[in-house]
Amino acid sequence: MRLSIKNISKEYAGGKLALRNISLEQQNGILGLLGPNGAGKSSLMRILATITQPTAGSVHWEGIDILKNPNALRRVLGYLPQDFGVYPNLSPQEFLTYLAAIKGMSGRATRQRIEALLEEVNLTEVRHQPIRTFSGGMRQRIGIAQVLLNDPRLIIMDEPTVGLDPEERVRFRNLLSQLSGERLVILSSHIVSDIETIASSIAIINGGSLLQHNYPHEILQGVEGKVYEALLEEAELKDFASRQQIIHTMRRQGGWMARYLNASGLPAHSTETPVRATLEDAYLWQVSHKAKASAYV
Ligand SMILES: Nc1ncnc2c1ncn2[C@@H]1O[C@H](COP(=O)(O)OP(=O)(O)OP(=O)(O)O)[C@@H](O)[C@H]1O
Repeated sequence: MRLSIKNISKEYAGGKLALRNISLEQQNGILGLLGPNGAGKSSLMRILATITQPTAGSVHWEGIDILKNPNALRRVLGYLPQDFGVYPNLSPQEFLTYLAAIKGMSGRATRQRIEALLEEVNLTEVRHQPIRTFSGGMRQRIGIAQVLLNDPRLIIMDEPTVGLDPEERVRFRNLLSQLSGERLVILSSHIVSDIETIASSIAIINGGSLLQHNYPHEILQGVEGKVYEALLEEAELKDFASRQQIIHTMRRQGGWMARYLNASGLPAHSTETPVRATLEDAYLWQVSHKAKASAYV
């Protein structure tokens, strides 16, 4: 499987530039699209799912230009949009049977497939209940099941973990890990922990631009040895924050524990302690501080 995105830009009516000259290549595996709200993740995914066209650039799937020949990709695509709608009066079983029919699937094998999928997303017990009685997380699980109906080669899921509780998230991650193999899975999130354990590569997007596309360990390497914590007094915090790239702060008795990036080689505070860098540090470094930080790195 091979997806090749070249110089994609998207400008919406009204002049909003949602994507700026994005290029990336991806083969089998799980690509995590990471970026804050409004970064352009959905815009990129809608283009890849052939729902919208870019303003400029090209997308090739297995060497085929999907902007000119979208059906080649649609046949092997499973897509979960962010605003996935379900028919409230249908049960999960009826809904999946209906979608399968639309995709031209029927018969015993399809019934077995639906049964197995309902089991995978933990909806077997409620498979005959109307969807209108379901929580957001349960509806999202139906959305995940419908993506997998036709055993797709390219799976695109826009914020699939929204509404899932911690247990469901783990289950979903396990399901995805089992799925990969001869497939390309693209999923977006603004939550690092949803992606870091399963993604074979991560693309960080902000303001419509691709900041980085790399293996998780390579992204992590960018901040390794630069993350510290220090205990600050209340009165120090404002001045410290103006000088340092703070990742986050936590209240402590009599002050604040600040986690920050320091690439200067000089201690930024008398209580400075090095800590192990995480992918979240690297992500926050990229999306919120890179421009400022690059001035002294
Ligand atoms: N149909 C549209 N018309 C005009 N502007 C749009 C349209 N769709 C998205 N945008 C704008 O394009 C930018 C990128 O939006 P997009 O939905 O792709 O981001 P995102 O990273 O998916 O964010 P979120 O997680 O909040 O959905 C935003 O500023 C958004 O307001």
